[in-house]
Amino acid sequence: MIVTFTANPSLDRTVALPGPLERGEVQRAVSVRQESGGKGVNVSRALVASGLESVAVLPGADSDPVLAGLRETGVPFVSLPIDEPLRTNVALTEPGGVTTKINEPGPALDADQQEALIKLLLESSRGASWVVLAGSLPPGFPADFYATVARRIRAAGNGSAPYIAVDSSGAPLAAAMSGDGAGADGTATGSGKPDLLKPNAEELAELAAAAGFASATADELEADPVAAAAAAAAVVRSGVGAVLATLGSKGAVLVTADGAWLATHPPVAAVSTVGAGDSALAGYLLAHGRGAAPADCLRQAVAHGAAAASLPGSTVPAVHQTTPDAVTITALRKD
Ligand SMILES: Nc1ncnc2c1ncn2[C@@H]1O[C@H](COP(=O)(O)OP(=O)(O)O)[C@@H](O)[C@H]1O
Ligand SMILES: O=P(O)(O)OC[C@H]1O[C@](O)(COP(=O)(O)O)[C@@H](O)[C@@H]1O
Repeated sequence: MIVTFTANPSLDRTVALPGPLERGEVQRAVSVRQESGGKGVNVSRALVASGLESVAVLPGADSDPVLAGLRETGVPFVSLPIDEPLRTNVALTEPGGVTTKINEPGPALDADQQEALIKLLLESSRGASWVVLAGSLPPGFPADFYATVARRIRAAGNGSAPYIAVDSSGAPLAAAMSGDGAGADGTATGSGKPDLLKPNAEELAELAAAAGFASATADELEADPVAAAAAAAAVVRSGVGAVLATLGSKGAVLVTADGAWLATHPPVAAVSTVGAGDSALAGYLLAHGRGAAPADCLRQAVAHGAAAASLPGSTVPAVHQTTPDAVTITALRKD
């Protein structure tokens, strides 16, 4: 069973535009879709769509539309009731798939609510194979929240803790990489370093800089998978188990302690890239759960990502909608 944790879920509204986005002008939408979202929520949605067992842990009032959406689509969840409504994130898609996302900060949660969420996650993740800590942190959260949660999951697991994956951005992502967070008793014991990080090109550039790797821009990393693998290798050398770096239409690289690989998919007609990264992570976990070798986990990640990009809104694909056989894998040097 794979447990996902989304501290800052969202109602994703995807507005399809008839042409390129025109700043400062009035444009009429062609269509609007609304889905329950947030990074961990999307990973759970994608896993459940393929028949896997997953539970999403998140805050939210019982009547919140995000929870209602999960109920409607049959995605199991455990929620911490809060008074404030969850946020709404808007994505504007242009013909051709160019996607502009506007993400709200989300409702602030105080220290008691943060602790209650951690307790809910610890209870829910007993016996899980993976715990996915994903997305931005709402206002009021310390940047080292994910590192703290990772330490506490491992402390509660008594040596048989689940693997931990993190997909975030900015300060929470950098702190997750360093693994420095408080343990259950407030002291920094045990490792908070994740088994898997899933940055996109921008996040990889931030991580590589924080790991002391020669600076590279997101565009440079996206255009050059060898440079992306070298940057990801610097992150792995810092003690992270593996890095799955997604590079938009250029595919993704996976770097572990044992090797580095690039996966590419033939071009797809992109419709909306919202949820493509989350679907890629779900594809990786799905293959990992089947006991696939690292390169084949990467293959399924890119197959899932490409399928998600070709679907509208934040629709996540089921495995039968993906084309892993179309993915090309190339072994890379990682140093
Ligand atoms: N325009 C696109 N065409 C084809 N595949 C895409 C496109 N955008 C994203 N993908 C797929 O989705 C994955 C994740 O996309 P990416 O943009 O890197 O992540 P994120 O959504 O986290 O920013 C990529 O590795 C790729 O497989
Ligand atoms: O928590 P953040 O970083 O604001 O991101 C949340 C947004 O990202 C998504 O999870 C989509 O993420 P990806 O496009 O990276 O897969 C949306 O569902 C959600 O609106």
